[in-house]
Amino acid sequence: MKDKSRFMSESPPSPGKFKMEKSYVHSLRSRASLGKLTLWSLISLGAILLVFVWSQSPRHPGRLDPTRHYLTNGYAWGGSSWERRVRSSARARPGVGMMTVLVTGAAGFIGTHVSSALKRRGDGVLGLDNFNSYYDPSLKRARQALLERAGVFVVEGDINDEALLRKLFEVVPFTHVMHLAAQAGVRYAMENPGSYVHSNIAGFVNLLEVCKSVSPQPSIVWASSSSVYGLNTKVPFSEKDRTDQPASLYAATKKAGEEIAHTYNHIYGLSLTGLRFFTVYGPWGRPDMAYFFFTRDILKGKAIPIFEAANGGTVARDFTYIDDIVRGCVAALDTSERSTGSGGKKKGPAQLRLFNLGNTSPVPVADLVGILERLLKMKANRKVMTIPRNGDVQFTHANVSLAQRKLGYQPRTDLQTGLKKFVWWYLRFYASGKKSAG
Ligand SMILES: O=C(O)[C@H]1O[C@H](OP(=O)(O)OP(=O)(O)OC[C@H]2O[C@@H](n3ccc(=O)[nH]c3=O)[C@H](O)[C@@H]2O)[C@H](O)[C@@H](O)[C@H]1O
Repeated sequence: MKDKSRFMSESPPSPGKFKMEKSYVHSLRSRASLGKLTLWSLISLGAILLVFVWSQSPRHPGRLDPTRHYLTNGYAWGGSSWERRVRSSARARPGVGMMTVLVTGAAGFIGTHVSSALKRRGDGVLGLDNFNSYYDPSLKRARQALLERAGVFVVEGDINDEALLRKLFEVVPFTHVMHLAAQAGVRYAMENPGSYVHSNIAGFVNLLEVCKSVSPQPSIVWASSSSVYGLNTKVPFSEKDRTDQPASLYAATKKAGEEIAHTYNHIYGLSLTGLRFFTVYGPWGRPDMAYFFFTRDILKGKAIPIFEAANGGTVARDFTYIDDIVRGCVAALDTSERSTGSGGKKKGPAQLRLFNLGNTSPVPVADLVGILERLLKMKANRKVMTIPRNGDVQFTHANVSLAQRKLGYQPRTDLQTGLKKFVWWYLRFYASGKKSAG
């Protein structure tokens, strides 16, 4: 039995040996060609799959869906399933939600927090963001994922894309726009001035053009900045103080935004509320801001440049915690009155407001570093230097009494408490080692 089985499996019997060998060789050949055939089939199947996946990609210009728009930078929007997502995200929870809000800059720091807060309480929210690479877009993608889990769809597109904005208003009659998309950062304005004009002026005007022409017109709340106080030395800064001495192009574009808002309110009856944010910080923050990259660099043992005024004076900021800012934004939306125009024509006077949203207690930058050292349990490698001529101002300090009266705004978080929450988030977010803070 043993021999027979060996024979059957390994060598042909001696009688009829030739015949047996031929069929054995034949069987080997057919096995080989079957193998080749399988291999080629797999290769062909793989190629077909690749072509299919590529053709379905939004970046593939030849995809045959005439209702979708393909832009050179790779965005795609439109089509029935896209519209369904837009509608569903913007639907307020029945019986609870009051507003249908388009949040521009939704994958940004403040945009993410405001979008989540609105969605949580039942309002309909649709995000819009161009995911530009001013800072690490993977952080924006992580915020987008957070929003997706909360039920907020973030449309990928630019506020300068008029056709997209019109489409969004055609699909959803937004009652409110929370306009937070902007080119942020004071110092970067010297490197890339055009990006500030593009987003903060051209983009804002494009948005207002669309808002003024739709019916019903939405009410708009938008992000101005503490930087509009510029070289103003009267403290604390009040909304009544002069704002005609911007120290940076960033500040100048935000100030221009305030004047542009006035014009659209005056001519078209758009309800507009500008919020002057004071150095907002917290979890999911912006890596270009000092508290964020100081944390990263303290952990890396890198030098921390701490600015001081030319006369050795203290440089300080009215650092404001994100949760306080979110409450201010939501209150601004809740108290905003309806726009009065329709079809591009004003029907009566409309609301026009400006508010400081700050913390009301400035902290020297050196003290910020001290708090971070304690929280991180590491000494910073401090390099004190004279503030470069890069648009930074020496001091900010908000008077928030107007926001207190009209919005019920009351900042609750001191810098120590807020930074503790930021550091906790930072260490967890970057803990895996897979993500890098740059
Ligand atoms: O309120 C605003 O409207 C703006 O706030 C924020 O600007 P700033 O207040 O300038 O914040 P941020 O850069 O974090 O510098 C903080 C402090 O660190 C000092 N600073 C900065 C860098 C450095 O290397 N060293 C240093 O001492 C620096 O001199 C400053 O005193 C937003 O970025 C901006 O988009 C806008 O929203």
